[in-house]
Amino acid sequence: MAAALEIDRVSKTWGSMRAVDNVSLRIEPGERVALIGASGSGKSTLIRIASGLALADAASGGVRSFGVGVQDKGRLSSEVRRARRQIGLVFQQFALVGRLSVMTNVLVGALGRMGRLRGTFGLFNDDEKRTALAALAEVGIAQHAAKKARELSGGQQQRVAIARALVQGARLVLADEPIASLDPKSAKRVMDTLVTMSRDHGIALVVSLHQVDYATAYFDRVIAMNAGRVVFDGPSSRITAAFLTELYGASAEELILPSQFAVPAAETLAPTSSEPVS
Ligand SMILES: Nc1ncnc2c1ncn2[C@@H]1O[C@H](COP(=O)(O)OP(=O)(O)OP(=O)(O)O)[C@@H](O)[C@H]1O
Repeated sequence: MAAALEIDRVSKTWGSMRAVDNVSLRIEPGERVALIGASGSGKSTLIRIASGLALADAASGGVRSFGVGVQDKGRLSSEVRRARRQIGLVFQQFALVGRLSVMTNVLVGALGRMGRLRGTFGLFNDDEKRTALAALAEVGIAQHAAKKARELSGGQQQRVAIARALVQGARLVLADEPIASLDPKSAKRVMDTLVTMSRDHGIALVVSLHQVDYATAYFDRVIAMNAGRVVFDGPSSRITAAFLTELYGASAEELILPSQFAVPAAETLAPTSSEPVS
């Protein structure tokens, strides 16, 4: 079976700076992976390359998602639109249209499947509206559907972005530091929502995180980056404070919270839903 994400010998250079340095990795369908690393280690750049938002260097190999090309040798693939349709994105800065309703922001996820005319005028049909409401209910904010997106808290806005990925019918969600701007309670709620979404719908999930304690609490597999390279790819059980210090030296401090991996794990996950929304 084709990988949810296959990155093959990808590098990205800005001037003399190698932001991503010959990275190869494979994420299986339905797999959940944390991408950790100190600030500037290349996590965001790798996620942007994986989704086709940034081009890798011409000397790179390629990126494919479920067998569909995203980019190859520093050029977007001719099938990138099809690849993007199955990749949902969640960013640190929410990336919603604040003046539009929560419902409309979620319906944006359906645009990729709509004809040009209906899409241009935002003429969503009843089926699409029902799907959007079901997705909002699933992430626990259906009661806010009519509010403007900017009226929601950061954590709620992040859950709107997750609902949008559900409506999109994403098979792979890439979340770039989705909890970096949130207080601990909202951060935990967003992580619960992401993991529940992935588990209930079989969606592969890659989440970049500064906070290693969240990585070990929520993920079985961790990929660690340092200076653009993958320095570890393996079970999260190996990620201890001592191991991080071995990997990162003094900059490990940035990744280790005083809580020392104390985030409560699976038993506090949100209740599961057996009803796929798309
Ligand atoms: N558009 C850009 N132009 C020039 N340099 C860039 C650009 N984007 C990123 N970089 C550099 O590439 C390196 C990797 O940055 P990147 O944002 O991918 O790291 P990160 O691990 O996501 O960091 P953070 O956790 O702070 O978001 C950094 O040194 C950064 O300054």
